[in-house]
Amino acid sequence: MKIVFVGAGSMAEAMIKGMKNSNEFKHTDIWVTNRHDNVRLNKLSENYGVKSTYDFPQLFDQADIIILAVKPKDAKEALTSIKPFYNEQLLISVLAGLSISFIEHILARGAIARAMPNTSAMIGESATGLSFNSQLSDSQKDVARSIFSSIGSVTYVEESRLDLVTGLSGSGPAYIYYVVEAMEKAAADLGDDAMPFIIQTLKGAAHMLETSNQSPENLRKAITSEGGTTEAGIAELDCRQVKDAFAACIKEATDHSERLRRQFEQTHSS
Ligand SMILES: NC(=O)C1=CN([C@@H]2O[C@H](COP(=O)(O)OP(=O)(O)OC[C@H]3O[C@@H](n4cnc5c(N)ncnc54)[C@H](O)[C@@H]3O)[C@@H](O)[C@H]2O)C=CC1
Ligand SMILES: O=C(O)[C@@H]1CCC=N1
Repeated sequence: MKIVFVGAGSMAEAMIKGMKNSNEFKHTDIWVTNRHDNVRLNKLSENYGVKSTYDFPQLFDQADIIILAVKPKDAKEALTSIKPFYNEQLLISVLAGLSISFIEHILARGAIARAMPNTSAMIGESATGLSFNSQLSDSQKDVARSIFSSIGSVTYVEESRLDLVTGLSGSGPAYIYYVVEAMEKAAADLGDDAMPFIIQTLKGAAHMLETSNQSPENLRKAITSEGGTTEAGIAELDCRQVKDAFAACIKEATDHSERLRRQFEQTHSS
């Protein structure tokens, strides 16, 4: 099955690495192109054994799946360059803020899926939201699911929910890294010893959330002794309205995904 990535940046690399490591896809079936950075393409070929070219007839010849992984600002140009070679095969876009209807508008036909993965795809731990238009066959839906299940979890969502998935889990790893940066800074006195404590604490908490059948609230309460250290620490978070800050963060990222789509569609509607 020939899979072509149009766009060879962070997200394409995370997916390629995850797909290769899953052993569900042959690296020799994966092709990749970008705008004009041959050094980058050679590096991806060396690291993951994928094929690369700027020769579009060769790139799209017998392609079963096209994965669009460019920045939204480059989407119209990329889709326009794909169009002459597009043969109604499955096209999967991973772009934030680019609707299926816009892609349909440019390509005028075809089976279009939209996915919102995250960069933890690189280690097979993405949380991906996936939507389809009405043109996908059952086998195309299965193959789209299998691409994203090879790089983590995949959940079908209505396209209208993808802005929220983008604000929650597409951007989500960055929020966690932000919290880790803050924890590391706060524990600077531990020097190089701080990070192993933080990483194992995150891993343990994530594993407890996944396996314990307990709500996060109950898990938190189980740590919080009356008059104890956790109570004292959480009181500082409450006092600084950290829960409200997270709610605002996710709402703003979600709203921004929607804004990007509207701006994009206004700019490129002709
Ligand atoms: N980085 C992330 O954490 C996530 C990114 N995304 C989405 O993935 C998309 C790509 O993001 P990144 O990989 O971070 O961007 P990036 O900037 O690292 O890579 C973009 C790639 O597109 C290529 N490109 C630009 N114009 C092109 C054209 N006309 N034809 C072919 N290739 C072209 C560039 O050369 C580059 O290889 C974005 O739309 C973003 O919304 C989705 C989920 C998470
Ligand atoms: O920041 C962004 O726009 C992209 C989409 C989700 C993660 N990164």
